[in-house]
Amino acid sequence: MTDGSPAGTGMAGDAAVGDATTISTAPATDLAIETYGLTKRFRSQVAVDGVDLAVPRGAVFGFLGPNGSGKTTTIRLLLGLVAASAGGARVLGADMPRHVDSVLPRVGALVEGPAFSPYLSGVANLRRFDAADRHAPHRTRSARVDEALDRVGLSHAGRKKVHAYSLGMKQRLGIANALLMRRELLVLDEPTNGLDPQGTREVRALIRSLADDGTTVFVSSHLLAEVEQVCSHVGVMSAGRLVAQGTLEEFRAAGEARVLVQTPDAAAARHVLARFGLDVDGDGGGAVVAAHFASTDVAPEAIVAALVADGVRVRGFEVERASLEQRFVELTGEGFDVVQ
Ligand SMILES: Nc1ncnc2c1ncn2[C@@H]1O[C@H](COP(=O)(O)OP(=O)(O)OP(=O)(O)O)[C@@H](O)[C@H]1O
Repeated sequence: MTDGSPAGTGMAGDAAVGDATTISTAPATDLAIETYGLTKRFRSQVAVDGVDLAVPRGAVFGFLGPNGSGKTTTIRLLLGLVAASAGGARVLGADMPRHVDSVLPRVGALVEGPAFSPYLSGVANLRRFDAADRHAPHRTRSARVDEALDRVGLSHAGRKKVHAYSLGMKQRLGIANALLMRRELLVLDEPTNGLDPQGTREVRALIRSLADDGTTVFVSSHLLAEVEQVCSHVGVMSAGRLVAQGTLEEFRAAGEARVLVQTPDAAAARHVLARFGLDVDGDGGGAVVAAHFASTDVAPEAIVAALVADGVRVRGFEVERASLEQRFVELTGEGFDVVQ
């Protein structure tokens, strides 16, 4: 349960709307991104509302939320592209935007796609971006550009003009641009938006390989499958608020669940389940007793042990968890695109 501290410990089982849970058991310095009460208002509209993010170093953090929930604005705040109305952010251990000059060279970002010149080749575009980076030595430019193209699997198309690139290739070129210099953190805003399934797969694979190299990746998405397939951690935004965050596993486990016990000793089983604070269905004498988890702190194995200890003959035992999609709907009140 949230302890009010952005670097707080423990994932809550009962992650509730408006009460974001925190994940990391690590000290604050092991967080790649940390925000506290981060808020952005545009006139009367609150786009980001008191967000406390905790992104551990090395994580692939899926920043999930329906359209308009405040993901892009949060990313812009993290990168110092807009100023916060209240609260603050630390990126790679330094306050933003105060330390923007020393932090940004360590961060690769893909936000709203870089403006590539369509009539220049991929290589020429990357050289131009690299030349604009005063931290990038001229001497090693060619090698850097070649390596970044290789990294995203575009070496073969480096000499092609960008207008001839597919959307997926453009997106990968954008990521190559973010990778020109060695980065500790990559921030990608909807990197698979508008891509066909093949382009989506390519970008996902790239994210995975970057993560394997130890780069922290913060990736926003409104696609559930995307997050499920590449992310180690999840944060869910809804109407400007961070309504939950945790590891993917914790996130799954925090959803609604129920146990089904198959037994000829229904009354005794009901009694044991009630002792665990579970909400037991009905009071009939059926062979299957169903009970809802009131708290995720209850371990299924402890229930089985207690049933057996009380002499209940357990013929079947099952824990049914809500799907990730149900969990998101629970949290945001909205459905998600589940395609791809
Ligand atoms: N510059 C701005 N001026 C006024 N309102 C803005 C501005 N930028 C964002 N907003 C509003 O803030 C809210 C959050 O927008 P944001 O783009 O951060 O959401 P998002 O989750 O990234 O959505 P999407 O997935 O559609 O990009 C929206 O209602 C949006 O209209």
